[in-house]
Amino acid sequence: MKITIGSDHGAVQLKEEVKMVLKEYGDIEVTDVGTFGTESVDYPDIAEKICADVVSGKADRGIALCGTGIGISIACNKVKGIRCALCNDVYSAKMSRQHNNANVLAMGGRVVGFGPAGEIVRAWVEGEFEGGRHERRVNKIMAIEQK
Ligand SMILES: O=C[C@H](O)[C@H](O)[C@H](O)COP(=O)(O)O
Repeated sequence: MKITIGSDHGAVQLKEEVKMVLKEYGDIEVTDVGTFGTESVDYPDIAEKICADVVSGKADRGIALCGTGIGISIACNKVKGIRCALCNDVYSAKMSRQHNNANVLAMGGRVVGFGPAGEIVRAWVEGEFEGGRHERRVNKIMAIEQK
């Protein structure tokens, strides 16, 4: 699996923790689109880079981080083809894959601790879309983009 990850200055440390968790799998190719320091940056710019990789197929999925996860998830969900789920708990992360086929995971570096974040990432990486009635609903979500 290929995952593009990015954060604003509010989640740079969390980004490094998440990358370590992804590395444990051994077969996940990670692209980090920044930011790489503590200097203030604007999360919509990071969201665009992550989502460009996902919609182009360069990445299978994306992980988007900011201080709360809220701003970057809002920005990601403006991009056609993106279903970004803000998950600061394991259950939501699991459901975002099983029911919503979320292709981008968002978390907040000022909200979630490193330990729980690792569990959230594992649940999301390993979660599989169930299809069935959920496919019908996801298709309806995507149809909204065409209106
Ligand atoms: O939803 C937005 C994110 O939480 C940002 O990380 C946050 O707004 C950045 O705030 P500041 O510029 O005060 O660090």
